Amino acid sequence: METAALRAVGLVKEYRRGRAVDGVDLTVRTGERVGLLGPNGAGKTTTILMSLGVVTPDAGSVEIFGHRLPRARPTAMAEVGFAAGYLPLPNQMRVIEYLRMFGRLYGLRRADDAAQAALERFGVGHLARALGTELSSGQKTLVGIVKAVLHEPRLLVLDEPTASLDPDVAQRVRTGLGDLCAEHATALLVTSHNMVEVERLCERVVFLARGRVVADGTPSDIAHRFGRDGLEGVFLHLARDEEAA
Ligand SMILES: Nc1ncnc2c1ncn2[C@@H]1O[C@H](COP(=O)(O)OP(=O)(O)OP(=O)(O)O)[C@@H](O)[C@H]1O
Repeated sequence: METAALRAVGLVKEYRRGRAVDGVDLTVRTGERVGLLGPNGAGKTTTILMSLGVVTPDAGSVEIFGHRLPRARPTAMAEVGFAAGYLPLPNQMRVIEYLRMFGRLYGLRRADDAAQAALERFGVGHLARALGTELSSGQKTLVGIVKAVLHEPRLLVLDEPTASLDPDVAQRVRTGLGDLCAEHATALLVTSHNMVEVERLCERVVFLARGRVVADGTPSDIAHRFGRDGLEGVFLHLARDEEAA
């Protein structure tokens, strides 16, 4: 079997108030760009956090480039970049210091150069000397994305990367991500509530609803299967199904 960037099989997570994830299989092939979609509370973040070994699954298995979690997590994570709006940045560090710290953790010899290049790629080179306290929420999001791509990971996992960004910046981030993935054949797993974004960035989408995979395919195949014009229509259909359940 081909070694996938991510292969999660039969993931289950039970919380006090119910089953957040209920037997999810999720594969991202090397160099493939996959969108993970679904209504609020569908289990996307929990699936991502289990895939990264941050949350321990009650059942199921995860491999990243063939490295099985949790045992091989340190080796696996060297290949992964992760960013999410909910990850905090230190207030009292300058952006360049923060990125340098991660660059060194990743063993980059020219951490500052890599950090500056990644900041420029996402249009925020001017923020290098800013303190965490001096950043807007959108700027913090951008620095988080820069941190995630610094070491040119082979798998990039982004949980709602453009949620706090204005439409112009969000578009630049999409372009930056698309270019980066194309240049380095980076695999991408991204959650978003922006269907246009997912249609532009992803070759394949996986829809979750109530902790289960309810559709998996190319955006156009899925739209066709549900008899809709695009992913937005599929999303609304699934979300309303959810409300009725
Ligand atoms: N740490 C936790 N403890 C208890 N319940 C949790 C925890 N994390 C998530 N849940 C519950 O698990 C379910 C799935 O949550 P999750 O955050 O994975 O959904 P999501 O699809 O990412 O939603 P959103 O689009 O709103 O971010 C929700 O019902 C949520 O209340």
